Amino acid sequence: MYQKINQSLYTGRQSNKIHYLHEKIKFVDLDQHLTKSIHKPVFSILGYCCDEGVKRNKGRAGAAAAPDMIRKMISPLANHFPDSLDILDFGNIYCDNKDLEKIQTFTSGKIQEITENQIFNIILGGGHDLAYAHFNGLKNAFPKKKIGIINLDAHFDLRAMDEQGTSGTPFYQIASENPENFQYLCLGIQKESNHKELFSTAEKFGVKYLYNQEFVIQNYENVSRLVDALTSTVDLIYLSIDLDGFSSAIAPGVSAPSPLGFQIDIVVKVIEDVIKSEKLVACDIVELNPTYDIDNTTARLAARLLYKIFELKISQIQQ
Ligand SMILES: N=CN[C@@H](CCC(=O)O)C(=O)O
Ligand SMILES: [Mn+2]
Ligand SMILES: [Mn+2]
Repeated sequence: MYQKINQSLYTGRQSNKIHYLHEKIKFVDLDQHLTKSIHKPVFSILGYCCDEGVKRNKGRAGAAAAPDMIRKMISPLANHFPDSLDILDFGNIYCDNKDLEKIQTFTSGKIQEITENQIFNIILGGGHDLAYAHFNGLKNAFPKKKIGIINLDAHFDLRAMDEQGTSGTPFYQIASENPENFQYLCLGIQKESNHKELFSTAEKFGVKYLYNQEFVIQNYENVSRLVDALTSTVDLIYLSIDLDGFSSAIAPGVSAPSPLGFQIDIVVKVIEDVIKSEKLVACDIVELNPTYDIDNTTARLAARLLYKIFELKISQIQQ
């Protein structure tokens, strides 16, 4: 189910001066006891190579290949990160035998372990079923903390779970299992992509949301007010970025593209605000589907967002 990273994914110019991220990133076996490998502040990535949730949700398969494609796009980026900080790649978790529940439980355990080691980790999906695993890992790592969720997405992903979880059910699962502690803000909701019952479910669970046409830079003041309202009432924030919420002109490589999706500028502003709150403990970027990508546009976007988040978090640590 777990594999250490294949180093050949990371290629690019050789500077011998660590000018590029493929020269900076270190590969760590997640099966080793983590604290042995860690001597400095650490940021890391972990791949969730699973599209079983997307398949169960009747979507287009392919997200399992996303983490390695994002790594390829991270690889040649210029390294401006300090030597005093390590960036680790913990490798990939794979979904064997269509057993989504097993991979989610395994992933939660690994997230808990990474988080308890004070590592700031970004998980690369995979389908959005990752969110259920991610939240549970955080909940176990911080049992006494109130964890708020900010999801940038075209979809609520609040589909009722009939028998099995899918990529469309993660926040319903979280809400049902944590009725007293469900703080969920969803930005970029598209009316055309969420049926009426999903809006009723959102209301029932007290979900706060903005439509795609409201999630624009011209409306930044209101966006920022909603983000602040959430961050000020919780202890910690888990940020989930579903690439299918972006305009399909920007992010074509997803299972469910959004011609009227959001733009990059407002997403960057939200990332800045969330990091400024000093409560961001976890982040994932999900739903890339390399099969439908065009010149790796969506994978490159994922890589740049990851870079931006690391950069902002690091400058906060250094202040
Ligand atoms: N994680 C994605 N969830 C969406 C997919 C929509 C679609 O496939 O059209 C959802 O279930 O609503
Ligand atoms: Mn989603
Ligand atoms: Mn979505």
